[in-house]
Amino acid sequence: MKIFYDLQPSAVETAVALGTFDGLHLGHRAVIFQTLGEAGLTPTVLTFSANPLCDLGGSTGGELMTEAQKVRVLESLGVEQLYLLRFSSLMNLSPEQFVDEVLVRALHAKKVCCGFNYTFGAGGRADSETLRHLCTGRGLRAAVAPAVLSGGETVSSTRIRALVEKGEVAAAARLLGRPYGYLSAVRHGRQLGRRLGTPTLNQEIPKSFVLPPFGVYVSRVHLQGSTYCGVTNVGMRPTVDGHRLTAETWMPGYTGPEVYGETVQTDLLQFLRPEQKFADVETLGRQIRADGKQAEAFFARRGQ
Ligand SMILES: Cc1cc2nc3c(=O)[nH]c(=O)nc-3n(C[C@H](O)[C@H](O)[C@H](O)COP(=O)(O)O)c2cc1C
Ligand SMILES: Nc1ncnc2c1ncn2[C@@H]1O[C@H](COP(=O)(O)OP(=O)(O)OP(=O)(O)O)[C@@H](O)[C@H]1O
Repeated sequence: MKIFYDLQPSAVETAVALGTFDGLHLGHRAVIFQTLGEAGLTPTVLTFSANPLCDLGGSTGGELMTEAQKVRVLESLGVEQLYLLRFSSLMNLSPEQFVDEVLVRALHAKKVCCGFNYTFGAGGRADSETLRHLCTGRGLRAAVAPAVLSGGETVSSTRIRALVEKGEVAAAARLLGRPYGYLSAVRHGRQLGRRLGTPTLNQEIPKSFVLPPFGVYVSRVHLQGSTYCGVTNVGMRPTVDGHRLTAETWMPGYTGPEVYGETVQTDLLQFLRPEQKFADVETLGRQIRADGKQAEAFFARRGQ
């Protein structure tokens, strides 16, 4: 996938999907799918390198994916070009300027795709119907995806962030179309896990992320081309006086060499229990093994 960090003209004609796309959830996918399979048009996504709310001085309260994850998922969906722009570079354009200068002149768009609730142009004053009108007037096709719902409510990044914050990672996964997870380097720990017989992968959850409640989760680890059943503690490790938020994963069935420095994707599949302060590390060790058994039972039930 070709990535542009500014409005360099596209060398090819495009079908473009528009939006912030944090999480690339089911609603986002419906918009992006409209760019695929159009003869002579290259599937392209125009989005932002930081959430627009951050550029406006606010905060999303945490994001559902990093830029690196977004790139991986977009690539897997079949997107061939990605424009990752600063929101501040577009936010003062009028709706007409956005269509003429960005979509027509730079992106060579022939088809423009967005969702039913898309807004754009200075102050977010234009909506998907205005986009459709401006596009048709210029000979571009416009495709507006109807709302993708789950449980009768619109799927949105905001709704998914709230589920993750409540620890409802399984419900979040249903709306995301994949589990909530993080991609980050494996760091050295204090080797206590190894002494307890439960060596762990220590990872930091990216600082920009929305955080689930501290606790233990069934997880899935993508390591060296395979996936492993894991059990992950997200928290401060009160039993061993930890003072930094870490995510530590024990993979009960993993017998390969130690993993350090590698960048690993860990997905949280199901909340198991809150993090606790145990009387001693032996009791903690027994609990970690019990957590591991629960995780294996979960995987066996899911058939993987
Ligand atoms: C499945 C699992 C559950 C854990 N649960 C707790 C817990 O409830 N309380 C706690 O203080 N630490 C918990 N931990 C963290 C351990 O304290 C930590 O893995 C151990 O100290 C090893 O740290 P090290 O990797 O730095 O050697 C858990 C770790 C795992 C893998
Ligand atoms: N549930 C949905 N169904 C169809 N299209 C959607 C849905 N949610 C978002 N879209 C479309 O996807 C694109 C990206 O939207 P955006 O990133 O604002 O998503 P969002 O989930 O609504 O975010 P937030 O909750 O942070 O406002 C836009 O074109 C938007 O209209």
